[in-house]
Parts: sequence; structure tokens; C-alpha cells
Amino acid sequence: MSKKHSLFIPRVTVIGLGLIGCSWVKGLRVRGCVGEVHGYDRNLDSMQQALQIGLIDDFSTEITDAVRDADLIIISVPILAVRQVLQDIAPAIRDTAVLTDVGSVKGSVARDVEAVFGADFNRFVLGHPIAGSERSGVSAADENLYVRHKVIITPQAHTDKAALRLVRAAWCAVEADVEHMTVAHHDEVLAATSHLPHLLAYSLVDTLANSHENKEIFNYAAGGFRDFTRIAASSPVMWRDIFSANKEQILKTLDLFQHDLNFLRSAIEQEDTTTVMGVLTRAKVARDHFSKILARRAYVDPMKTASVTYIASPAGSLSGSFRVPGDKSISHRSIMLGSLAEGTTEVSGFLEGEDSLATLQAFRDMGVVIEGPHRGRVTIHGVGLNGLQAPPNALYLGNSGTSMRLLAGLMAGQSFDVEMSGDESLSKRPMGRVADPLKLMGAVVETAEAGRPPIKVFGAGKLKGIHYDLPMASAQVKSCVLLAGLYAEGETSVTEPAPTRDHTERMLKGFGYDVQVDGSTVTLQSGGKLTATSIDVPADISSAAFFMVAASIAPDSDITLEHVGINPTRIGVINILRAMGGNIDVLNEREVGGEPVADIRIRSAQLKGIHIPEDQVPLAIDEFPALFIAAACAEGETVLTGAEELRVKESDRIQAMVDGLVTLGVDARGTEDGAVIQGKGGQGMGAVVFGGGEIVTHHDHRIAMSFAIASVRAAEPIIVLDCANVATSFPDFVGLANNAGLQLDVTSKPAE
Ligand SMILES: O=C(O)C1=C[C@@H](OP(=O)(O)O)[C@@H](O)[C@H](O)C1
Ligand SMILES: C=C(OP(=O)(O)O)C(=O)O
Repeated sequence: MSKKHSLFIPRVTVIGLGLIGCSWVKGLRVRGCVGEVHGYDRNLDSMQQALQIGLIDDFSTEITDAVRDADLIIISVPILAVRQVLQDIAPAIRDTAVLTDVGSVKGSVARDVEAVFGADFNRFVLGHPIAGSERSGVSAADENLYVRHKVIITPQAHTDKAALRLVRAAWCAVEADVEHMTVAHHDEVLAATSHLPHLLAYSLVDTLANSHENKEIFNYAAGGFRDFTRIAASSPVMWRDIFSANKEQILKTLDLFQHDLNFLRSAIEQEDTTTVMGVLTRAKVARDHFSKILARRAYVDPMKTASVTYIASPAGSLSGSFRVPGDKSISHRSIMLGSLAEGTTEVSGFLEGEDSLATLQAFRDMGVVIEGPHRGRVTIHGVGLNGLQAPPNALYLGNSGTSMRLLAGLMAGQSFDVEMSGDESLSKRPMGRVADPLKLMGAVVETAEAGRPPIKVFGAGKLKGIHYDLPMASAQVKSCVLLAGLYAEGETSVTEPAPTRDHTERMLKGFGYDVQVDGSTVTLQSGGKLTATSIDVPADISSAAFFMVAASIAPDSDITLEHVGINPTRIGVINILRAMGGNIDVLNEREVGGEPVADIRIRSAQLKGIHIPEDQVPLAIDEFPALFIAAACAEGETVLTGAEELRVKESDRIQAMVDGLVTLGVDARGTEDGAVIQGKGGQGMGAVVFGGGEIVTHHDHRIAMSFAIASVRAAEPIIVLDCANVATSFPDFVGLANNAGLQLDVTSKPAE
């Protein structure tokens, strides 16, 4: 869509009437930003055609005539023709004229400008639009070719500011996104992202065309060949010029590529399928990530997620028997221990949520070959306790506190340095709680201000085993210390103030590592090894909790949640709901890979308010947002105490829940370590509890899902804002919820 622009350039000359230059002037013209446009091309036909379609107002067969009056001269010719053009126009240009180009290599053009005009010529602004099309020439000119496409300008130290402003404005006027880079950086980046792929495409087509079986090859060349070589149909002159003008950078990236190609070749020759899988899986992940960026059109910052809103309309009862996704805590640990094991670990039921995928990616970044996930199946080619490699960049752990805290412990035992960062929410969460014990063990750890991420762990020297009394009931801190203990001299033990989830201890045992548990103290020695195993990840009781509460509070509901993990350190939600009068049956109890599992049947029940026993708090720590909704639907008051940890989760969950409840008309207030909620369920199961309203989730997945389920007792729709992070722990929450009987609509728009 074109919009009017305040820029006005009286006279523009475009030299070289190809797609790139013509689209720019057409865009300027359509938007009313130019007075007259003059054209010059070596080809008379092109000039006549451009005149005919009104793209230019006149043309000259003498290049000097074309530029004589121009305020802005756009040079859009093949790179190696630039110097001659500059020499030809030098005697004729006005001494206020601004010049610019659109070439794919900037270093060579900078050298041409200097050679022709001298080192202090400051009115040439080097530019390069990253846009194009298979079509070419005057007739293909498109006034919207640059809309929201990147244009890179590479100003030099001496470039005149006013000239720079003019060229920038001329690109912005055609709605391009202008970025600045140095000349050298531009040529390095483009060599890798554009020049090398073109070189390879031309070379492959040439190789195959020369082969004896070329007929055969081209007859069946529909798939990969076609996709890979599309760009070999581009202009040979243009690319000959680029390959020569950016020779050094292209050769550098080609050498790197050849080295890696040889590596892959020898892996195939030696039938080293793990190495081959490593290359393929890493490449696939990178390409998938890139596709997502492309899908949002390359101009959107990939770190910013789309904004997703749930519109939760009043719904009836819940029914059905279904399985929620895999346990997040166990999924994280399966990747960690599987990576550090000797041999190949097979995981099924893995949670394909963003948090556990962040852990998976971190280990890929450290050189572990991991296949999948595919329908919850993951194959991890363990590298042994000392087989991790330094990652090429900082590990990005998104929204996931578990990833960062557990990894901190493991990283302290490595011989390399690692930096770990996360999203806005994770960047606010306390990491001092893991840095402190690690420092006691001799690790060198740095955090940002006030113990927040990013966190740097330096692979300095030897760790020593310690005994650590946990200052808070945290499984993440406990696990961090134990995992560091795998690398620490002697014995490491941790005593917890209250039982917290024990998946690390159980899984270490499952991998054959000796772990002693004595009351509230866990002890291990270094020097052992992990042996690969199979892991069946049960459904996550924390995800099941939303349906346990929803089915309890929605009238006439009866659901069964299949294969749910009921580890005794996780069943607080069942105990609390039962204490409130919930109708919950735990069926078919069994043990799968060291973790107890059951099917859980939940039927509607009139709940009553209680004072939640403090010993249940760590056992239900992630379920409180959902339990607050249950409390609002209960008869009488519910009091929560001893739950100050809720204030340092993905959001301050006490505040976020209380605020949301108040918005929906419930009398609730936060206390330092909990909340007091006046239940509105006294009118019976059929009565509504919540009014409509707009809920601020602070991008916290559990706040979002909790208010979504509140709709089963709402009078009006509940609008739940910023729900994108539900994907961290519960992909397809909406699909499962709607199947069970909720009425959730989703609206999504890309990030601003
Ligand atoms: O160890 C784990 O997998 C987790 C421990 C808990 O955190 P804390 O250790 O901070 O209580 C929990 O809230 C988190 O969702 C997962
Ligand atoms: C607190 C949670 O996770 P984490 O600490 O891993 O971000 C959660 O999932 O509720």
C-alpha cells in the first residue's frame, strides 16, 4: 500500500534501467517524492520502454547529459561497470549532486568512488537493497518491491550527513527498513548469505549438466534440484561481477564450507551415522527457525513473539478421557542426563514445549546429537559426563527457569565458559540462589545486577563437594547442586527444608548413578558414570491441574486424565482439591521408568474453602494459579500461607492471580506469603462466580491457562491477554480444552 511522503527530490537520474533501479524510482514517483526522472541505459530499447510506461520523463543517449541537472543519481549497473560509469559522469555532475548505488558488494564500489573522485569525496552513499525477483528489466518494475524489505546502507566516516539523510529518506519513502552496517561487515555477511549460495547453485547445475546422465537428471529434476538451483537462473554477468568484486570474502566462506563438506563426506564414507545425524538435525533446527522468521517476514525481530489473546466464553460441563502433554520437569532432565550418558537414550512422551525445547537446543549447541522430537520421541546420542563442547554463542533459555538453574550446576563442572540468557521474564528471576552454592563449591559464576540473568559460568578449575542446606524449598536449586556434584571432588549433599520434586534423584538412579537419600538429605559422589536408558515421560500433573480444577468447578463434569505422573512430591494439587471436597479418583496406579503413573478421574464437586496445609505448598507449587480459581468457586474462605516462592516464578503469581480475580469480581487479597480468597461458590454448582473482564497475564503461561478455565463459571467472556507463553509448557492447550468442553477462541497478531 503506498502512502504520501513529505520527501521531494526535484531531479533524479537512474543509470541502468533494471528491476532494482526502476522499482526504486517507480516507488518514489508513485508516492509523489520526485519531480523529474531522467534515465540512461546502454540499451536504447530499455530507455524507450521506460519512457513509454511513464517511469522516466526523458532519456539521453549521452550519459553526461543524463546526469547534468540531477540532485540524486542512482547507479544501478553490474558491479564491474560502476567504475566506468563514474569516470563517464564525473565531469558532468553538479557539485551538490548526491550519488548512490544498489550493488551487492560495497568494498569494490567504495574503491571505485575513491579512485575516480578522490578519498574525500563525501556525497556518494553506498547502499544495497535486499530485495529482488526472478523477473527483470523495466517491465518488471514494482513500486512496492521494497515495502518492509531491508536496505543496508554502509556509510563511511567521511560520508556527508545531508547526503546520507537524503538517500536514507529516499529508501524510507518507498517503505523499506533501512539498516546501517560497515562496508567490511556488509561484504562478509553477504558473502555467506547470498554470494556463496549463488556460487554453489551455479556450480551444481554446471556439474550435473556436464555429467553423462544429464538427460536423466534433468528429466527427474523436479524436487530438490529445482529448489536448490533456482537462483542459478540469475544474470551471469551480474554474478560474475559479484564473485570477482567480493573475491576475498567469498573465498573465505567457501573454504569454510569446503572444510565442513569434507567432514560430512568422510562421515558418510565411514558410515558414522551419528555425525551425519548431528549435521542434519542441527541444520534442520536452524532452517526451521529461519522459516519462522521468514514467515513473519524477515523484518520482524524473531525474539518478539506474536501477541496471542484468548477469548474464553462461558462454557458448560467437561467430559472425555484424554492425555495432557509430557511432564516438563522430567523432559528437561531426560535431555540433560541423556546427553551426559554413555550410549543412546530413547525418550518417549517428551514435552514439545518451548521450555524443554530450550534445554534440548542448549545441548545441541554443546555438540550433542539429538534426533527429534517427533511425536514426543527423542533419541539422544550421549557424549559422556565430559563430552560436552563449548557452545558457539550464549545459551538462550527463553522463559525457562528450570533450564537455567539446572544448567548452571552442570556448566560449573565443564572446562569451558558459558553465558546463559533468557527472555524478559527469566531475566528478572533470581539466580543468586544457584550462584551462591556453586561459588561455595569453588565455581566462578557471575550474574547481572541483583543476581539476575544473564549468568556466566567460567569453566575454571576443580569443584569441591559441599554439604548445602537449602535456604528455600526449591527442586531447581537442589538439582543444580547435585548436578554440579557429579563433577565435584568427593561428596556433595543437600538437605531441603521440605520435600520438593525428586525427579533428578530418581533419574540419576535410572541412569545407574548411585544416589543416597536419607530423610531430607540427598548425597552423591563424583566419579561415577551415567549409562544410557529409555525414558517414558508421563503426562504432566501441572498441566493436568487445569483440567482437574475445571472439571471440579464446572457442573456435571466427568473427565479422565490418562497416564499422569503422580510422583509423591508432585501430588499436592490432588491432596488440596480433595481437602476442599473435590471428587478425584486415582486409578490404575503403576510405575513407569521409576516414576509412579495413574489415570485420574475428576467429577464436579461443591468445593469448600480451607486453610491450605503448608506442607502441601512445595508439592503443588506450580498449581496455585489453578487452585486460586478453585478457591474462588468454593464456599467460604481459602487461605494460603508459606507460598512466598510464588512471587519469583514467571510472574509474581500471587499478585497476578489476585489482580485477575478482583477484575472478575472476586474478593481476594495478597499477603506476603500467600493470599486470602473469599469463595463465591455458596450459591451451588450452577451459579456463576466470575464476571467478564480483561486479564493481564504478565506473559505467564499458568496465569493465562488459569483464567481460561475460569470461564466455565463465568457470566461473560473473559479476555485473557498475552497467552503466547502457554506454548512453553502446554502446546495445544486450546485444542484439548475445547475438545473437553471449554469455549476458547484465539486471536493472534504479530509483534509490533
Ligand atoms: O525442578 C523443577 O523442574 C521445577 C521446580 C520448581 O521450581 P523451584 O525449584 O524454583 O521451586 C517448579 O516451580 C518448576 O516449574 C520446575
Ligand atoms: C515455574 C515454572 O517453570 P520454570 O521455573 O522452569 O520457568 C513453571 O512452569 O510454572
